[in-house]
Amino acid sequence: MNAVEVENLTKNYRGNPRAAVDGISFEVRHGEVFGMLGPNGAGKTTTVGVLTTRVRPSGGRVVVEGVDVLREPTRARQVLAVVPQRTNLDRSLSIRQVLQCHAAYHAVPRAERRRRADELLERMGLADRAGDRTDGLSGGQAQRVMIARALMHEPRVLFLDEPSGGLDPQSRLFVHERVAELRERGVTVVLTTHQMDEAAKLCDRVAILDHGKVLALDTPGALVRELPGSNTLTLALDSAEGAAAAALAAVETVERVEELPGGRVRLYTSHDPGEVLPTVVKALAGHDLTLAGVEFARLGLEDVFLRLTGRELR
Ligand SMILES: Nc1ncnc2c1ncn2[C@@H]1O[C@H](COP(=O)(O)OP(=O)(O)OP(=O)(O)O)[C@@H](O)[C@H]1O
Repeated sequence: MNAVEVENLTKNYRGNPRAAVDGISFEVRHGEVFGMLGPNGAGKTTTVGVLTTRVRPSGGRVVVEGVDVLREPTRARQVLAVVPQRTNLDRSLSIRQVLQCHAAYHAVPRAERRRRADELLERMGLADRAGDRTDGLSGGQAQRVMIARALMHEPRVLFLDEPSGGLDPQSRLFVHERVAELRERGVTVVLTTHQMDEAAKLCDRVAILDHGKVLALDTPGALVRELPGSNTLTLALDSAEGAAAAALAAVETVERVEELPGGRVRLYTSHDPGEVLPTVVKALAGHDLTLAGVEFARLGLEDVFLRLTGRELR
């Protein structure tokens, strides 16, 4: 059994002829950090909404920790938790009260509520603010309170919607460390994000969604490796000469040549760039230019994302 199983999930909103989610299937394994990436309107929020009992699907089946979410939403809410993108804390309560009320709702006994609140306040760097009301918190602090609240009933799957949207680098790093810690503790984490570096850093596997469909699903490394020409060599040439680009394009191991400003040329290759370089140097011989520098790089998840979903604004 997986932590999350989604089978042929479909959602059509009334008045919207296009399916928000169009028959998707995927699994999230126990204990992994799973990322859902996609442009605005791709269907991520709707999918997470169904998984967390907040959106009624038009068709399909979703199971979280063995619980059929549509048939047993109350049981499902015991095994999962959601941290929304926007703050939804009760402004009249203190931080400690927020945590304890949430645990009381989930029928956690009183002494255990107190113990868990103390532990989570400490872990989330909120111990000295426990008595403060939530209406005066910064975005980063509110986010930490929402994560602590979500963990009060010890969910086995945690859904994080844009966990570091709008946070400063320190808060972002803090959230990343807590996600890594949850993974160590065996909690399954499903996160949606627009930040490719975050996904590449935190996620064991990612699904890239667009127009309600899963376009790709794999580890970030594998997705990048599958991209044709995923290694680049950027050559600094001391004089720009179109003929050089033509000569370089003829090199068998070079898949694409891109001319950049300032006499630089970028070569894309699926081969080891160290092996490609001697052939490149050879191809340049006979042209009236010298190679002033070479930079090796590897394409990233963002390149995979743009290749799959296009460059147009949504
Ligand atoms: N309540 C609703 N009524 C009608 N259409 C909706 C509703 N909610 C979402 N949609 C539509 O469903 C599609 C998927 O939206 P969804 O919010 O799931 O995408 P998303 O990937 O989460 O986008 P974002 O990154 O902007 O949060 C979009 O075309 C959106 O306009």
